[in-house]
Amino acid sequence: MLEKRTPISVGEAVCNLMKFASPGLIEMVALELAHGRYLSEDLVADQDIPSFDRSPYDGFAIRSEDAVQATKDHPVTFEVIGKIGAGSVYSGKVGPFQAVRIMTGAEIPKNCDAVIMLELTSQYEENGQTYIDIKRSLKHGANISVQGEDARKGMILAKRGTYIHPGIMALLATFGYSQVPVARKPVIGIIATGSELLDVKEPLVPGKIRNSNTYMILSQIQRAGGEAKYLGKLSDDLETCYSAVKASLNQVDMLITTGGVSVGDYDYLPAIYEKLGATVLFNKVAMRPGSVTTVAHLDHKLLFGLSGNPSACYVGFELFVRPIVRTSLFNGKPHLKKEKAILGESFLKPNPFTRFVRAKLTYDEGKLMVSPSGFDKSSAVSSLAEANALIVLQGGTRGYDKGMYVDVLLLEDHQGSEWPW
Ligand SMILES: Nc1nc2c(c(=O)[nH]1)N[C@H]1C(S)=C(S)[C@@H](COP(=O)(O)OP(=O)(O)OC[C@H]3O[C@@H](n4cnc5c(N)ncnc54)[C@H](O)[C@@H]3O)O[C@H]1N2
Ligand code: MOO
Repeated sequence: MLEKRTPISVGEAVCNLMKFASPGLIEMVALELAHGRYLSEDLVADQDIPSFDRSPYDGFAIRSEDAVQATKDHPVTFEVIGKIGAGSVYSGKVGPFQAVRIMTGAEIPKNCDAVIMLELTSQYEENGQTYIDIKRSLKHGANISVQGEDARKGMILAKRGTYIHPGIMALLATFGYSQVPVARKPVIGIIATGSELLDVKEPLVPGKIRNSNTYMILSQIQRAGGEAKYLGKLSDDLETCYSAVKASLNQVDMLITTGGVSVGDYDYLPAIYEKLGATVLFNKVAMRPGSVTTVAHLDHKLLFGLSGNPSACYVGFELFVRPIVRTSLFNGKPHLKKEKAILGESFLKPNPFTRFVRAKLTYDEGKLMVSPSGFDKSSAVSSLAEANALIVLQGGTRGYDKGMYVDVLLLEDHQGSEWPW
């Protein structure tokens, strides 16, 4: 007699699973290779930015008190006593009615407290000496980028777990991180099961299909921030699959298999878990696609049994594998980010289980719009091409009309969300 599986809610499944989520290890990477990684420490300013008062303009540094009387009709004349470019420091003393030619980014000379832009002065030479006329008064501090105006020493500029994007790269470089402390990528093995599977380069023959899940998951792992390890594809044979799964566990932090988790005669994953002595956390979730998603653990290593059906496999990864990966990358918001969007077309199918519709999210005149991205079946691959979101339709509902607000989960967002959504 076949074992009857009892579906649990997505929320319950996530909660059971997240008990096994833990932060991972740390490593150092060269700054040039840090893009796309996750910070393993808070990024704290160890100095003020800028670290000295500097000029935001090409012009002349002066003492503002000398220009108090300057007007269009009564310009005040300054003697130009020197010149400084960015990177240089003016070491001389600037006296009354003296000015120093200064370039953008150069440090303000000690006695000066204002800068006048080059184009607001008139310059002339007399007996080999350069003079400028200033026709307006300047306030103390005028046109000076003051030390610490951008960031103050001690400020936290990015939290541990932050995704390293170009802006973070700029800050890391600013604070001198030639080596960056990042979360080590968890190594995730992928095994595809199914006697019908061909390698990508093989020609199609009757009854066979190409193994697309492996490459889809590989890319999902990379998008989540992990390191994918391709462990091949296997025919539906219990002993072969058991040996491969067992052997792979020494090489990876977690393992994903696809296919073989349902109730078919060749669905061997449940038997493999039993033979390994793994504890099954759940093997039926009240969701569609991906109801057969199974998760087990063995010695605190997670084994994800994702569906063979591509869309079901895709959704299973995003809901269950992603938060585990992101937690290991120190991300405090490891789940897909949730938003509300307006449904661009009606979706009238009944939803006995919570449905995650692969969807395309767009902005239309400032409004967030969402529509299914194509054929909605768990076996579909075509709808994945344009999917950048999942529409969430709660179980026990039906009939979502165009124009209604629906929940959407963002697939390409680096920030993520806390649980519960
Ligand atoms: N009697 C029942 N049959 C099925 C049930 C059920 O409850 N009772 N559940 C159905 C649901 S829902 C799903 S989803 C699938 C899940 O099946 P498996 O996860 O065990 O996957 P397979 O049977 O191995 O394959 C399903 C489908 O996917 C194709 N496939 C498999 N691997 C790949 C791959 N690497 N790349 C691309 N496509 C792949 C495979 O050829 C099948 O067409 O079970 C239902 N059946
Ligand atoms: O797991 Mo299936 O995808 O519910 O159709």
